[in-house]
Amino acid sequence: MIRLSSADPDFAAGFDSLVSSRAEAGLDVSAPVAEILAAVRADGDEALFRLTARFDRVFLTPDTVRLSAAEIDRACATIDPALLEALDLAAHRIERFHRLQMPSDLATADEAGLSLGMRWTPLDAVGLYVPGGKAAYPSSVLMNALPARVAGVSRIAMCVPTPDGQLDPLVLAAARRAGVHEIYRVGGAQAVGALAFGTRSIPPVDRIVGPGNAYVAEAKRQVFGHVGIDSIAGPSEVVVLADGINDPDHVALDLLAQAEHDEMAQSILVTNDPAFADAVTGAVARVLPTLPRAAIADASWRDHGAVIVVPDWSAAWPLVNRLAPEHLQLMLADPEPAFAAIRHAGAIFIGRDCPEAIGDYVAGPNHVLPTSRTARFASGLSVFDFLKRTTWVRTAPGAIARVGPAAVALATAEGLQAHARSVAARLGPGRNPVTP
Ligand SMILES: NC(=O)c1ccc[n+]([C@@H]2O[C@H](COP(=O)([O-])OP(=O)(O)OC[C@H]3O[C@@H](n4cnc5c(N)ncnc54)[C@H](O)[C@@H]3O)[C@@H](O)[C@H]2O)c1
Ligand SMILES: N[C@H](CO)Cc1c[nH]c[nH+]1
Ligand SMILES: [Zn+2]
Repeated sequence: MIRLSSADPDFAAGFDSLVSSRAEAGLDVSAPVAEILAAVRADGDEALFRLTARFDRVFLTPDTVRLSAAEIDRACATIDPALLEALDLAAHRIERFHRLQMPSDLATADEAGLSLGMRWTPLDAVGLYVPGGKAAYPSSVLMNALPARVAGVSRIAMCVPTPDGQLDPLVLAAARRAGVHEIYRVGGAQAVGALAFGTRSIPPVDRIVGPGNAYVAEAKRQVFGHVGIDSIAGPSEVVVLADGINDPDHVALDLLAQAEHDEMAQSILVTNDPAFADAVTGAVARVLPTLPRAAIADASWRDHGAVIVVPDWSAAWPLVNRLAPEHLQLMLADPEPAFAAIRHAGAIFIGRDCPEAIGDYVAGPNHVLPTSRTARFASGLSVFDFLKRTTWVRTAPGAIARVGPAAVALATAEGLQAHARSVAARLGPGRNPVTP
């Protein structure tokens, strides 16, 4: 963990290196991923099953690659009803929030006699990648599938790896609750390839969404263009802005909630109170060893954690805007100036009792958010990832005569005579300025 004070003369250099360390790090797996994708594209199921046997130690056939309704029933029956209730509460809240995001079509008629509009339609088929290599994420199933369902996607296919045949039943319950239509027990780059190119067992989709490890992220990058993808989610991040009135243990837990995700996760405290900074770092040291994922959280806090002391809050806003964190917590007596001034963050949590973890599960907005400073230009997953826009134009009789001559002039200036004549031909006798 590094500690910086914005009053120090070498602060700018220390902060710059904190910002630049967020550029996407990690393994270059482009060559093996290209090989996997080429194999799946050429050999379909045969390559998909061979690679699944190699990486997940699961031996599939066309009859077993897709989970049957009976298998899903059996798995769901093993789940504690209280847990199913929690899942249902989360699903209900996430679904309700995403319903509110649904945009309206636009239609207008102008003075020239043209009607203009834009309509939203859902994608036909989407593929959800649900990670399953090292941990299970039922909450991510809800966050990926519910916006697709709310948007009206007709076919939602999900791929999840089952290393050594293991699959968390709650992942299946979440998929069922969220309205996933097909579940395939395959993962990694080979699953992304199957969704993108299609195999005999897995029909292709139009867009692939969902987080995953370096192989999954690289595969999504490489199939982009053939299919659409959402953003590439990197390691988790949180910036907590907290004044000295907060409970240091609460802030320590908020920092560690991010750190326990991944050795590469980043948790940053920004405070105006040096004594509070000491109290939080002490609390982190005390709480950390009590966590089951202490080794991961410790590596994250040690290598990527930071505490920044600012002389006054207004000095913090530009720093946070440069960090553009995935998550931002505002634990301040008056959070409004920060809320107004900080524009680059994937999701903002306002209040002393509004931890980011509430947003991971039950608040309602999506937890798939831009990381690695991409909140400068990107947004979290939403219904918009599953919708597309089509604009339309309708001309009333005579309308083309009002705007057509300008189109003819511009087309002629561009040297595109067929364009000019296609408009001019409709302008009527005596109003056709283009000589055939
Ligand atoms: N941002 C979010 O919302 C969010 C949510 C959940 C998880 N995540 C992240 O997703 C990631 C999940 O990673 P994971 O590994 O647990 O599961 P994963 O499902 O992404 O990856 C497992 C697959 O990786 C492939 N693989 C593993 N080693 C390979 C190798 N050497 N060569 C080729 N392929 C190989 C295998 O096919 C395996 O099935 C984590 O980094 C986690 O933090 C992010
Ligand atoms: N915080 C993660 C996204 O950065 C999402 C998640 C899933 N489960 C718990 N948390
Ligand atoms: Zn989380």
